Amino acid sequence: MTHSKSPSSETVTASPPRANSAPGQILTTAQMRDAEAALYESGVEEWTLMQRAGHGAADWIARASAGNLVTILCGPGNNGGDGYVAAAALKARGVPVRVVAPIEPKTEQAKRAAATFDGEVLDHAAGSHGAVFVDALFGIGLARPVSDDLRRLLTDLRASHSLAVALDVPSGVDADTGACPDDLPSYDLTLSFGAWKPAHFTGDALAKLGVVRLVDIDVPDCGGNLRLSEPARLAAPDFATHKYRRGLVAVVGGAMPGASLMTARACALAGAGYVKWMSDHDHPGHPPDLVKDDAPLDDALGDDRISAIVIGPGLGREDDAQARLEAVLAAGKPAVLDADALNLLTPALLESCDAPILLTPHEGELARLCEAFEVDGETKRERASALAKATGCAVLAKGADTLLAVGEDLRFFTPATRWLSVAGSGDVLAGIAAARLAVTGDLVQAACEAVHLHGRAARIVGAGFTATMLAEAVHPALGQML
Ligand SMILES: NC(=O)C1=CN([C@@H]2O[C@H](COP(=O)(O)OP(=O)(O)OC[C@H]3O[C@@H](n4cnc5c(N)ncnc54)[C@H](O)[C@@H]3O)[C@@H](O)[C@H]2O)[C@@H](O)CC1
Ligand SMILES: [K+]
Repeated sequence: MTHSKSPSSETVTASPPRANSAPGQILTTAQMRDAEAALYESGVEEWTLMQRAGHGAADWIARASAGNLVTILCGPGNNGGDGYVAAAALKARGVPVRVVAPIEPKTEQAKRAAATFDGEVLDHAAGSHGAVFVDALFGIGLARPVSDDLRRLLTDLRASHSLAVALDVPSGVDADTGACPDDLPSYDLTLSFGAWKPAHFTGDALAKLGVVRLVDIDVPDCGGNLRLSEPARLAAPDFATHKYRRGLVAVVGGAMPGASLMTARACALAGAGYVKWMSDHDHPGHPPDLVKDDAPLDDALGDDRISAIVIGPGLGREDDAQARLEAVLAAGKPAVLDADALNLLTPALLESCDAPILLTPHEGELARLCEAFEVDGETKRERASALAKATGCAVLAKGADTLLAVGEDLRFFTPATRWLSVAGSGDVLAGIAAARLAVTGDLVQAACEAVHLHGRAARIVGAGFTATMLAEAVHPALGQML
C-alpha cells in the first residue's frame, strides 16, 4: 500500500546550529525521562525537542545521502516521530525521501510529526532501495524483543541501501546496557539525541553502531553519575620541577621480569620523572636508563620520594608474590594493581590499606575479584561499580568497552582500536597509569589519561603490533597529547 499524506499546516523550520549543552553527559533511559520531564516543567515543549532532534538528524542524513534517495523506517513512538520530522525536513531541502511505516504513529507527538510529512508513506519495504536507510523504528522506548517480522524488515532495508543511520539507538538495542540481538544489522552512523546513552559505549551493540555522533537538543547537564571521558591535554612539567617532583614510580616485578620491564618502559615514556624497577630477578632486556633496586622490597618501598607504585605484570602467584603485594599495600602509597596482583587480592589484604588504589582488571579478573569480594552484577558496568564500592578502589574494567568505576561514578570511553587486544597490552596500560598517577596524584584523572594515551599509542603504531612496540609508541602519543 502506498498513500500520500495531505500536507499539514505545521511549519517545519530549520534549527540554527547548536553548541552542545553537556557534551560528555551519558543518561540512562530513566535519567533521560527525568531530564525531559524537568524540561517540560520549565516550559519547553515536547514538540520543540522533537523538532530539534529531527532537524539535527536531517542535517546528517542530507550530507550522507548527497541528494540521493533516503528511506526512513518510522515506528509508533517518538523515535518514529523524530523520523517523520527528519523526513519532512529532508523533503523541504529537496532530498528525495520516503517513509516506511509498518506501525501507525501512536504518541501525540509522533502523530503530529507524521502529519508534517506530505511525501510517500509505505507500510511495507518491498522494492525499497536507495542511498540511505534511516532506522527510526524504536529508540529508548524499546519495551520487548523486536519481532521476527520487524527484524527481517530492518535487515532487508539495511541490505538494500548503501548506508544505514540509526536514530538514537538501533532498533532492538537496550539503551541502558547495549544488549542487542545477534542478528542486529550493522549501521554506519548512530545519532544520539540530547545525551549519550550507555549503549553508545558499552555492550554488544558497540560492534554495530558505526560512527556515533551527538545531536544536541538542549538537554542541560543533569549532574548525573555517568560521563564520557574525552581526551584532555596533558600538563607538561612545570618550570621549577625536577625528576622526583615529576614523579618517582616504583615498578614492582616478580617471577617473570620481562612483563614488569615492559611496564617500566611504558611508565618512563608516559611522563614519569624517575622509574625504579624493584626486581630480584635480572633480565637480558634490562635497558641502561632504567634504575634497578634489588634491596629487600620493604626497604626499597620505604623511599619517601616514591609517589606511585605499580605491581602485577609478571608477578606470579607464589608465596613470594603474595608477600610483595602485601609490601606494596603496606607502603601506603597510591598504587596500580594489575594482572597477578588482582588474582591475589582479597578483602583481608585490602583491610588496612587506605591509600588510593587503581585496579585494572580485564573481564576474567573482574569476575574473579567480584567473587573474592562477594559482589555481582548483570552487566560489566554493574560488576565494576559493585567492586568499586566493595573495595573503595577505582576500578578500570578493561576490554572493548573499557569503563572506570569510582564510588557511584562511571566514566566511559570511545572504543580504541581492536589491535590493542594483544598479549602485554595490559602491562603497558598499567605502566602508563602508574606514571600518570605519579604525575597527577589523582586516580580518576590518571586512569582516564592512561586509557587515552594507550589508545593513542595504539593508533600511532598501527596494525598487528606487539606490546613492546606499543610501549615505545607511548612516547609519540605523549607528545601528541601535550
Ligand atoms: N521525549 C524526548 O525528550 C525526546 C525523545 N526523542 C525520541 O523519542 C524516543 C523515545 O520515544 P518513545 O518513548 O515514544 O519510545 P520509542 O519511540 O522508542 O518506542 C516506543 C513505542 O514502541 C513500542 N514498542 C516498544 N518496543 C517494541 C517492540 N519490541 N515491538 C513493537 N513495538 C514496540 C511501544 O509500545 C511504543 O509505542 C527517543 O529514543 C528519541 O528518539 C526525541 O524526539 C528527542 C526528545
Ligand atoms: K532507532
